[in-house]
Amino acid sequence: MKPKVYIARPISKRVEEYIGEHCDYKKWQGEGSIPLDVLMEEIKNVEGVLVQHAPITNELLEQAPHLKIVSNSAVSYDSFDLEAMKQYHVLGTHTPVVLDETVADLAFSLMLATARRVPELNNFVKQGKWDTQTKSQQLFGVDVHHATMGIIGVGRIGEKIARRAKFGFEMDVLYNSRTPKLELEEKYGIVYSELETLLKKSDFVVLIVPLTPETHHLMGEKQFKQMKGNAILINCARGAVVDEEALIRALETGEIRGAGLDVFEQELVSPENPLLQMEQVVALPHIGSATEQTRAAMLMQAAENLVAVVTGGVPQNVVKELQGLLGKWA
Ligand SMILES: NC(=O)C1=CN([C@@H]2O[C@H](COP(=O)(O)OP(=O)(O)OC[C@H]3O[C@@H](n4cnc5c(N)ncnc54)[C@H](O)[C@@H]3O)[C@@H](O)[C@H]2O)C=CC1
Ligand SMILES: O=C(O)C(=O)CO
Repeated sequence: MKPKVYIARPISKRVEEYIGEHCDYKKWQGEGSIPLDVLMEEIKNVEGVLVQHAPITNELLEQAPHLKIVSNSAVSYDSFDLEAMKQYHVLGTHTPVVLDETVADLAFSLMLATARRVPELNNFVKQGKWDTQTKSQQLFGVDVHHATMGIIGVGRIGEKIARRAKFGFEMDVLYNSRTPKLELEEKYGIVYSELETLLKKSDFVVLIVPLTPETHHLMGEKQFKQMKGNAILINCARGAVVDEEALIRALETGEIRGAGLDVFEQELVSPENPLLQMEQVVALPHIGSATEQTRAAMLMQAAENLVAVVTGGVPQNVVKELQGLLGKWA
């Protein structure tokens, strides 16, 4: 008999066929994200579940006595209650590496769009406002090339951003991380910097850290005051790495020039959020990894992790905090 699994998000035919070869599966067929009560009901009798960002809580795990693996089709896993997963011996896997280049591209899309005011000026032209009265200064942005970038969190994706910044845009790159990364300094000529110095010197501050208790509201009122008045904040990490109230104040008072945001403290972001009313903010609906190629690769990686565990194999991408459980299932 094949092991039972549940697929809690839409998948391609190819991934579905792959899972079907190895597992007896059921899948979420509704629109949008799966409601949590449905997920809870569906995983009561399965050994594995494939999700994207669904919160994996103690309450949910309590209801799923046969569950061995939660395979997240995402690199981050701030949605996992890691302690509960340890307690219930449930492995958690994620999809690192395959999305690095795509997310780095998006960081640059946001930088360029914010610095050169692309969405704002696109609307300007389409709304017929470009006329003989338009003064060229009205359309000015700021340069990205040769500017100083400060990256907070130089991991897998941060490294790709640094490479683009150094070799593509010839920027000076400062970085902050918990420990200096000498190998990357040598490879890319990037320079370690204390957070305060990085904020004081950077024209673009790029956030690409995981959301943890330590990084929650890493950027708050004090940090915005330390940034240059002409600086732009790019957040491709998680909304809650930024204190959004403080960001709104910093933008309203002109403490910083603008922000390019792929993520928000509350997602889906409310249309009432003041950030969405600001011309100097470029806002995206959490699309860091959302290209056809990358999402296909992430889903296949997530499917492989799922199948590996429920068929007694070794999954490639167990999150580091849960690797101690590997002996139990794999
Ligand atoms: N917007 C989007 O769609 C996406 C967002 N992300 C976000 O990007 C994050 C990073 O992804 P990866 O590069 O794959 O992770 P990673 O684990 O390879 O890198 C994270 C880096 O942040 C550093 N870090 C952790 N805490 C820190 C702190 N307090 N101060 C400074 N540095 C700290 C770590 O040492 C590590 O070098 C993910 O956790 C996720 O939240 C990732 C993919 C897509
Ligand atoms: O992988 C992640 O963490 C995302 O945010 C979506 O790709």
